[in-house]
Order: sequence, then structure tokens, then C-alpha cells
Amino acid sequence: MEYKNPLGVDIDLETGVIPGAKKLVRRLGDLKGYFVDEKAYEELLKENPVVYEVYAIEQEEKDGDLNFATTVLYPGKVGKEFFFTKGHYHSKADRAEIYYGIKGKGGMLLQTPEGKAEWIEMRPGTVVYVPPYWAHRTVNTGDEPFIFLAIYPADAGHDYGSIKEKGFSKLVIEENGEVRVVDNPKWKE
Ligand SMILES: O=C(CO)[C@@H](O)[C@H](O)[C@H](O)COP(=O)(O)O
Ligand SMILES: [Fe+2]
Repeated sequence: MEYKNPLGVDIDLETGVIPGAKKLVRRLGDLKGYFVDEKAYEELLKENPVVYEVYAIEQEEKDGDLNFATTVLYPGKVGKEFFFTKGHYHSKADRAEIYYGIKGKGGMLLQTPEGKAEWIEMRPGTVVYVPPYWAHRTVNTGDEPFIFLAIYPADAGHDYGSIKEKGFSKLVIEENGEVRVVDNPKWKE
């Protein structure tokens, strides 16, 4: 039997950086078609800001192993909609996940394949359990980076296709200075 080596790393709780992790950067240009207000999207695209960064320590896609990653989701809006992550189902759709809030303010939109949506607010210390089969997207509703840790099966994978095409049935927007979760007028069942 060949054993893997255990690993301990310290997440920088101010920046979300995991030493030795693989870094992924998503700019606004990588999120074409994701936001409802296309005019506001094109306008902000001139600056093409970084929307989020992911620092991941990932293993081979094997049953039983675990990956973990921090996400640093920057504050901002496209029209009324707060900045968010793309959102995905897992390729192995029955794989669950745990999120843990580290810094800033936001939440998670979750959705079943039938379009039933849930919104869970997150702050430092919040644990969110993502059950099997639920798509998940995080949203920054604050004015500083929203940082969280995700722990997920190494063979979960990401299935972005359906969310890219159909979106979530709910939007998280700012209206009169308040955070509101409203129906998505462009949602297609
Ligand atoms: O859910 C997971 C892994 O299963 C997170 O690590 C996200 O991958 C990350 O927050 C970026 O979001 P996406 O762009 O992948 O939706
Ligand atoms: Fe996930």
C-alpha cells in the first residue's frame, strides 16, 4: 500500500491565499451571458475587473479523496446584480460539499434541477452544507472581498453548462440600499 502524505497549511484569513495552491482568476469577461443587465455588463467590461479568484489544493479525481479551495469574491455589481461566481452542479451530481465563511458578507444561492431555489446568508463562521444534486453559486452582498473555504470530493467535478445556459431562478440584487432575492425574469425552465 502506498500512502499519501498528510498536509497542513495556513490560510491567510485576510487575503484568502492558500500557500502552494493553484490560483485561478475569473474576470468579468469570463462571465459573458451570466448577468441579466447586458448593457451594464458591456459598460463594465471596458474595465474587465477581476470578479473572483480561487486558490485550490486538488487531488487526482478519485473516489474517497477530498479537495479544498478558498474563493475571494470581490465586491461589485452589474446593474443591480451583485458579483457572483459562475455556479455549477457537480459532474458527479450526487457529490455534496461544505462551505465555510472566512471574511466579508454574502451568501449562497442553491437550486435543484427542477428550479427550486434557496438563499443562505453567509458571514465569517457560517458553515453551509450543499446537499447532493444542488447547484450552488456564491454572491458578495458587501463592500469588501467575501472569502470562504470549500471542501468537496476529489471526483465531484464541475458541470457549468446548465447554469450558463439557464441561470438561476432567483437573482440577488440591491434595491433601495437593501439586499433582495427576486425572481429571475430570464429564467427558463
Ligand atoms: O464549489 C466549489 C468546488 O466544488 C468552489 O470551490 C467553486 O468552484 C468556487 O467558489 C468558484 O465557483 P465556480 O466558478 O466554480 O462556480
Ligand atoms: Fe461545488
